[in-house]
Amino acid sequence: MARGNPAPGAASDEFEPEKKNVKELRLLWSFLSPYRKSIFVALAALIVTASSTLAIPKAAGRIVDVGFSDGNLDIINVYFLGLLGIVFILAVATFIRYYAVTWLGERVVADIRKAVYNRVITLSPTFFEQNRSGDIISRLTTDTTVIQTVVGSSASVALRHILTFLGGLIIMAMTSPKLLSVVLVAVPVVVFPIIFLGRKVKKLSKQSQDRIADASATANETVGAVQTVQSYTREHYEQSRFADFVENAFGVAIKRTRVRAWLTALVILMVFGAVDLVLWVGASDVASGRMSGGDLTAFLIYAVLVAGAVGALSEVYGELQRAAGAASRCLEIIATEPDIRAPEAPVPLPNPVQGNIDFRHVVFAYPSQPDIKTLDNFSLSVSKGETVAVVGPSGAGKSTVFQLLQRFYDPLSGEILIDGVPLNKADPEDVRRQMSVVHQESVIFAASIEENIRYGRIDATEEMVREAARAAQADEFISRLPDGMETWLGERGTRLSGGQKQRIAIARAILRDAPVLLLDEATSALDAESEKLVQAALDRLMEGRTTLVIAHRLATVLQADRIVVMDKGHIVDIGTHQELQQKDGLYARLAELQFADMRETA
Ligand SMILES: Nc1ncnc2c1ncn2[C@@H]1O[C@H](COP(=O)(O)OP(=O)(O)OP(=O)(O)O)[C@@H](O)[C@H]1O
Repeated sequence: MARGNPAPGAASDEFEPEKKNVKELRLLWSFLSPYRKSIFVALAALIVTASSTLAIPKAAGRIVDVGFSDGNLDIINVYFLGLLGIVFILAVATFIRYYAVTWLGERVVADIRKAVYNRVITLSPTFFEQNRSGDIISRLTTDTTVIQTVVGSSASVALRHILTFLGGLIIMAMTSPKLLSVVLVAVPVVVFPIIFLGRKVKKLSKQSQDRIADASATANETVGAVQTVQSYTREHYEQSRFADFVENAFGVAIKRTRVRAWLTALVILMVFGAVDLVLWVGASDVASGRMSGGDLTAFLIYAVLVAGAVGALSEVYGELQRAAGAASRCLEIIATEPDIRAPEAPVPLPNPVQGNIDFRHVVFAYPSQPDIKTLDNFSLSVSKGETVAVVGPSGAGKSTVFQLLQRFYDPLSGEILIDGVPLNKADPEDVRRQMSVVHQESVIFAASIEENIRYGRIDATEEMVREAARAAQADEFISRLPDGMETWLGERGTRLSGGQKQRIAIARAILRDAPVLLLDEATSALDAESEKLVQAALDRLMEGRTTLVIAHRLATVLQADRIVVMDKGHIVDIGTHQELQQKDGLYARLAELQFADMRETA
């Protein structure tokens, strides 16, 4: 099958977070809103911590003015005890705030991960042609982690600093309006560069995430096909390709870091410069008796708190923006509707389904190549229980017929019916439930043999799984494995031979027990013994089912009730092996080439 190969970062570049800001917030809110109680607890704790923090300088100022000047030990004791009380409240509230906020972050991200995965797993093949799997996975991992940081910490840090900032300003105004006016002149000077550089950080963060996604997508692909890479001795090529991606990511990350470093340095310079100015003016006021030493002390601590809050806000601002980008990437997946959906009122398939299949004048082009008609006026009726072998040169459209029958795509025109019900009127799940598919490359999951077979039918009893393995001629080799059915198969079943994998896949299809069987015969040659076992397993699988088989073996075409010969999306001939062989057309030529075992058997 042809695969799209989008340019690096292409998939995610389409979605500019700037334009989706409002939606992004809505997305997060829809995930936060079920946890209103926790939000309330976190907010309450946050307000308590901010107020206690703000009370400390005031108390310190009072100690300076009252305690020191009178030299009264009792007053000192009361104030310090009071201070201890405030610190205690601060500690308890901080505990609650930290716990509640982190819990929220973890909870929301768990929910977002599930929502993204739940959507991804239902999307149509077109989506996966347009988005690389590495990019999709990075939304599940990297992007959700960024969101977690924000919900589970940055947002509360930001809120805490905003409260400190506002509360601090109010108390400062009450303490010394003159000194505050000095501070206020400094604020815009501090804030504008923050906003400007903050925007730049956001843009670079998005780019940086995309570049990392490029690198991991490449690694994902090549590690998955490491043997092919090594067979073609392309290690150096892949190394340098990967290095390019990584260096690219590094370059963008460093650019981002540079801007952030500027941002932080600028904030420090502005804020502490302003504090210095305030101290200067304040010290003159105390010296001339216009202000008490305690008030200046308190004011200064507030100024430091407010300055710290502004500085921290600028740090967090970048993070919030990064999360906005991440949220939009997650939202984008959650909002993607599968191309293939059940109609509002799906027509139920008969119960039980007989397995009559009808292709009527089907015209189809893949969405990525709308001008090329992969199937052109394709008509074929297959009756219940019939075995039809489909043969044709590579690219004739054989696999496409299977794709359409499982309704992974809809035809441009014409229709496909199962037991008289048009596929697009039925629920795709209902349609697919009637089919067992055995792929050319057996799909083996990193799980036990038992679980791999059970994938065909999750609720099967142990006995049913064993029976399916027996019917698929797999029981013997399984019993020879050290852990039998419980044997753990590595990723992609690398521990099994080709024939063994095929028999596991066949056992899975047998267990599924669907009325329609779609079989894409493996082209890879097996040794005679395995071939015999696989054939016996297939015979058992085809029994009593409507079978469409993309045939690569002579035994299969000989057994088929009819052979459909396809070329360039058309049916060019239909008949039995003998009939077609005599015509000396495309089939005879194909048979000569494809069925290597022909001369020996026929
Ligand atoms: N997802 C896709 N997007 C775009 N074009 C595709 C896609 N899958 C297949 N095609 C194209 O459609 C045509 C038919 O492909 P199909 O896989 O059905 O052929 P086939 O007869 O099964 O070939 P083979 O025996 O090599 O598997 C080919 O030209 C192929 O390049």
